Amino acid sequence: MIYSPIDIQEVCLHRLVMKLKEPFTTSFGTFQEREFFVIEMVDEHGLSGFGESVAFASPWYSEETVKTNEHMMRDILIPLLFKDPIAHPDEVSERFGAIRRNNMAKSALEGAVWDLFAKRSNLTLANALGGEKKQIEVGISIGIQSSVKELLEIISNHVDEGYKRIKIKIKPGWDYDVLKEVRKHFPDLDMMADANSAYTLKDMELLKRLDELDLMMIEQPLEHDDIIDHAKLQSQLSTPICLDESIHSLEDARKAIELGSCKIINIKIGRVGGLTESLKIHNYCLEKGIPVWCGGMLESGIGRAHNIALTSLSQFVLPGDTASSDRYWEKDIIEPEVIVENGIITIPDRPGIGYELNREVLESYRVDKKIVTKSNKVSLKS
Ligand SMILES: O=C(O)CCC(=O)c1ccccc1C(=O)O
Ligand SMILES: [Mg+2]
Repeated sequence: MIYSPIDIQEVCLHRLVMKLKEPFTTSFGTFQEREFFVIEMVDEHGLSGFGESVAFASPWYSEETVKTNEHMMRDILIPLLFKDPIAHPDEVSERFGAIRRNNMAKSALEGAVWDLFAKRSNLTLANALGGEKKQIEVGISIGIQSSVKELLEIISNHVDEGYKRIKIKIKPGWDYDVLKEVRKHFPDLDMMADANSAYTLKDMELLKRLDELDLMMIEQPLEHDDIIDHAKLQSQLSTPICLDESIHSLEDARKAIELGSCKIINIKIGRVGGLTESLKIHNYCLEKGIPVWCGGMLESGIGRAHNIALTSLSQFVLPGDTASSDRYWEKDIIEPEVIVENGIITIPDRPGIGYELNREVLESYRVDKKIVTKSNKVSLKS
């Protein structure tokens, strides 16, 4: 057990490119591969903590990219971490407070600090966050397919695997008729739709028809930065709206809930700037009786491990998008890989994120490595 503040010595940015087993299509584009950073943060005892930056190569989902993340981390955020030792990970978001947005860059570093903190405290990351579940239920997100027949086959396979709910990506032209067909084949399926901002209030009639299909929720139907039109839409729909892209902070969550823009919130650690902010949103939603679930960003095992730890908190009452490692990857970079059995992940009981980095596999995907050291920074200054 180490009680002294964390004195970060070095941060290594491993840039990886991992090919997806199959392309993943959303209303905003198709992913063939995943480019991202694994953050390795080394403390004064030589212990390593790990984080993952979830920004994509292109600014489709949000304005951040792999390159903006690299700039923000190297030139702005890491120097702030080197300034003084860190007694608790909550201090990281305070230290980053003067920097506007860039939530995914902030979150990647903060995640590594949380992992280090948990390891030094000899706690699982889940316990360090206050989570008490031993197991979590998960669902799976299915991209837009080229035919309904293919979609039905894919759903059927994932239902057989035991996933607790199926999320279907929709866009104009791939929505009501497709979902209706799915409902016909799977009358009792816990299913939901994610539009990734593909609609506007002009589509009100179509969106209202989705009420017939007994969806658990519809995720982010309208603009990525909207909470006003979503409130108008929610007042017309019986299906709960879940916000994803529109929520970047506790304040956003508060406003959306007060306005009636949504009845459910998808928490993505990267989108809201880290685990500390995720906890704040979680606690607020618990108080307000708003169900939350943990979203996904096509993460490698490191990001999955963080999602799993967060989902151990009590208000994560709906299955999230943290599917097994082999849902996207031929070989994941952690050991053991994330395994989903009958829709359930058992939270690892080792300290920190609870999974080991597989360095051999990491290196096989690595296209660049940048090390930022505390002493370097000092020597540059002198
Ligand atoms: O399986 C996952 O990691 C989540 C897949 C997913 O739905 C998604 C993937 C990429 C970008 C945005 C989203 C989303 O939740 O909107
Ligand atoms: Mg979404």
